[in-house]
Amino acid sequence: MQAVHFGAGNIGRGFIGALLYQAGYHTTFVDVNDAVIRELNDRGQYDVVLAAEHSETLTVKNVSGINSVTNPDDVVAAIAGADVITTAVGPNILPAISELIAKGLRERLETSEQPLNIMACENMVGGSTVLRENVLGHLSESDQKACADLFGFPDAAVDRIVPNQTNADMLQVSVEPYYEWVVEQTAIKGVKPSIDGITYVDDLKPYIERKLFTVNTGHAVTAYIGHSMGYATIYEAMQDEAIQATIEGALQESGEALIRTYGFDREAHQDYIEKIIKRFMNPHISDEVTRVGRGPIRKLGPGDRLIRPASLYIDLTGEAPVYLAKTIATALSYRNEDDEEAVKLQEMVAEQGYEKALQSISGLEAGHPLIDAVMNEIEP
Ligand SMILES: NC(=O)C1=CN([C@@H]2O[C@H](COP(=O)(O)OP(=O)(O)OC[C@H]3O[C@@H](n4cnc5c(N)ncnc54)[C@H](O)[C@@H]3O)[C@@H](O)[C@H]2O)C=CC1
Ligand SMILES: O=P(O)(O)OC[C@H]1O[C@](O)(CO)[C@@H](O)[C@@H]1O
Repeated sequence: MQAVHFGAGNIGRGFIGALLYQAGYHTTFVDVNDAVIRELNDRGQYDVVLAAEHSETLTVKNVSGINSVTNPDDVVAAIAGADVITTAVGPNILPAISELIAKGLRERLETSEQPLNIMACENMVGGSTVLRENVLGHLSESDQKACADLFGFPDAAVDRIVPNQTNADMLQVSVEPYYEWVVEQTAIKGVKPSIDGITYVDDLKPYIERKLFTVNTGHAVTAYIGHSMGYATIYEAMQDEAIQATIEGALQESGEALIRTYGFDREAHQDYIEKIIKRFMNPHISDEVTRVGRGPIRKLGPGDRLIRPASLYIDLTGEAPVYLAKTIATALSYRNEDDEEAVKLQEMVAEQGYEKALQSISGLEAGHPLIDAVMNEIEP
């Protein structure tokens, strides 16, 4: 069985690639990083190390790579013959890979009648749906119709902390032992890919929002508040009791919004929160706050981990969140010269002021109670 995976980075190699191998697939990684692609082709395998007290190593075999910049035709051929396609490139990159995927699917229409599923494994709500819209935009009306019949784009939620890392072996990747991969089965075309570790569900929304507004919200709190207090890693920031209290407070607020929206059991949700906080404290992982805080404009977007739970909290309780507002205020001041979005954010703040910058990034209208709560944190 053949898998084509876009993005041979941390999640690509450390999570999706590992599960595809264990499910019996040969995985062709597609990436723009030539050094990684060469190494994958030279060695045909790499190691995934579990970051735990008793660490274990899984050697992922049956892998190869294609550089999509220098060999786009090979990517098209690989898609034409694939049994499943996955991506982990980052939400902002999905539009950039959509044209090549469209070409591959068009080629496939000429040579096969086999259904195919394309799963975007990104930290966002509706990632595969966004990819699908972008792919269809590159196809003629008749190809769009044929593609809609044969090709599924089931949305997915993926959860595994894989920090940035520099290892002597450039392909080796160290990952936390925990993982969760949930896929919306109602959008599958043909037979569901049989991959141990995937949980198929009918409605993904509660799963992706629970994950994004707990794991990623809590991580964003740690990253932005931790960075503002001078901590370099999530582990260091998590030792600070004031930060722990802010995370706990923010996750109670997002938890309230989630419980009231989806009817999650209160006790079970509290257990989920506690498990996640323990994961952030894993001493075997060194995760930079700048990785977790990367892309602050995306992270302050309307549907993302800070604005959406905070505005849901207001809608459902009638009160303004305290801890989420504090985190949004801190995120607005996030400075990192190596992060394009952080630079752009500070330019926006300098030109428009905090309030207008927040409005335009978050999509909240002027006078929204969340804007007031955040501004109250910035200028009490
Ligand atoms: N690292 C983590 O702990 C987690 C990450 N995610 C999500 O997974 C996705 C990937 O994240 P990471 O693996 O951490 O990032 P990463 O930066 O390690 O990997 C992204 C890979 O995509 C490649 N890429 C960039 N442009 C490309 C293009 N046009 N075509 C093909 N490949 C391209 C990069 O060269 C890189 O190898 C993101 O959406 C992230 O939110 C989700 C859960 C956990
Ligand atoms: O990958 P993003 O969306 O930039 O955000 C980083 C977040 O994603 C994760 O990598 C995995 O869920 C977390 O470690 C962190 O909360």
